[in-house]
Amino acid sequence: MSVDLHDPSSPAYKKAKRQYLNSTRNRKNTIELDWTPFRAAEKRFKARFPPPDLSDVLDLALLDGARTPEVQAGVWKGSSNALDYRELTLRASSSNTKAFITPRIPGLVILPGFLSPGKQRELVQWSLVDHARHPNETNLDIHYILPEEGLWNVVERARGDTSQDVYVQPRASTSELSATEEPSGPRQLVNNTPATPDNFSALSATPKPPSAPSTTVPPLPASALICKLRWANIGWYYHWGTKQYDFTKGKGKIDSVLADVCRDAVNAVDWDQVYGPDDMSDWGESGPEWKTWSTDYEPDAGIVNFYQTKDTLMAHVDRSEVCATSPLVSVSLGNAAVFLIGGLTRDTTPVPILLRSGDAVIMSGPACRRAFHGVPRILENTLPRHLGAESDEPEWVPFGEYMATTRININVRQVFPKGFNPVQVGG
Ligand SMILES: O=C(O)CCC(=O)C(=O)O
Ligand SMILES: [Fe+2]
Repeated sequence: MSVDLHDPSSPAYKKAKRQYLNSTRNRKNTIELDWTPFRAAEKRFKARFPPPDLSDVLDLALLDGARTPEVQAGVWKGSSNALDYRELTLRASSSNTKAFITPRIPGLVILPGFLSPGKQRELVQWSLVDHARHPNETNLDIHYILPEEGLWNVVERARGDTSQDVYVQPRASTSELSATEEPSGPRQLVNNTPATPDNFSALSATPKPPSAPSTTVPPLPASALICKLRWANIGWYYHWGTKQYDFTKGKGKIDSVLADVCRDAVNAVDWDQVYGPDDMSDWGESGPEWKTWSTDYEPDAGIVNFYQTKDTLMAHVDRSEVCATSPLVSVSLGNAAVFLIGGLTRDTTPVPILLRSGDAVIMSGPACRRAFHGVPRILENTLPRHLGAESDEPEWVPFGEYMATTRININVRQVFPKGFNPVQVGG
């Protein structure tokens, strides 16, 4: 379908154009004047018709000949010189990893193709089979009583035998009075106070009541509910209502498979080259922490995001972490996406970057960790072959089918700065 949408003579293009003209007939053109530069960029990449032009989107996969088939198989393509960037010399010279920085966003490091196809498969499987299940919280736990063995595992069992598909029941009975209902759609925007070591005790003490389960969601077969999986929590529990971590629930385990990927990414980078002598960043009291990241970086929280091709993630800043500077490692799997990253407000025009399966991004330092960013577009039909259902390995087929319309992002943070003891401060 998206192939046709790039061809103005195709029936699909003409149909999309008619639908677009109908739906925008009464729209005022003046709205655009109110948009911040970030909002304008989001609108541009979200547009279904005409499909957005990606010629100013940085697409570093184009520098790697080995990825040409992957790029050509999907119709979406950015440009390798859309932005001023510099390649770093890496510390771990054994791998074929490359890393790039751009003066536009100090502290941002892009590692295109950081994960091998095998590692990508392993992380997709880990996300669905091992991670998106009890005791890790998912978006579905708020409203549904999920099977103990994990939703994906029930769906997989029912594939060969539909009698094994179970109806998952809502948490609230439909007769209960509706409390505050969570609106549908992607993640909600809550304006939260940025966490700091000084306000840690006060933020920890704010009540974090559980979200009210919806009283209107119907029971659904596991096989239908799996399409509504949007996120699964990693490590320290995150309370979406207040956008703060809930330390009273203790620390969830962070799997070594994932922690190792994050440490490898952070350790591959020679941070001296990222924060050279010209670094103007305000590192606060703790000073230039990057000097010790290779030994003391410790991922302890995060989220696995599951995007279906029409999902978006609005501009936001991840500011719930007490440590506002340590590296946040973000890994992309499956369909590609346009990632936008700008500055400390939405008034900075963001830089668009095309993230493909296997790419890793590190957001680090005071400027980048507090920069607005978001994902306005998942680029449909960009699943690389090695993740597709046309696989020689029958065990991969269910994953390949799910991934056909999915992008997974694993987003890992370090909540506390080095030497900060939450128990002492909080207790
Ligand atoms: O999906 C992505 O690439 C970014 C996700 C993100 O920004 C987040 O989870 O906070
Ligand atoms: Fe984020």
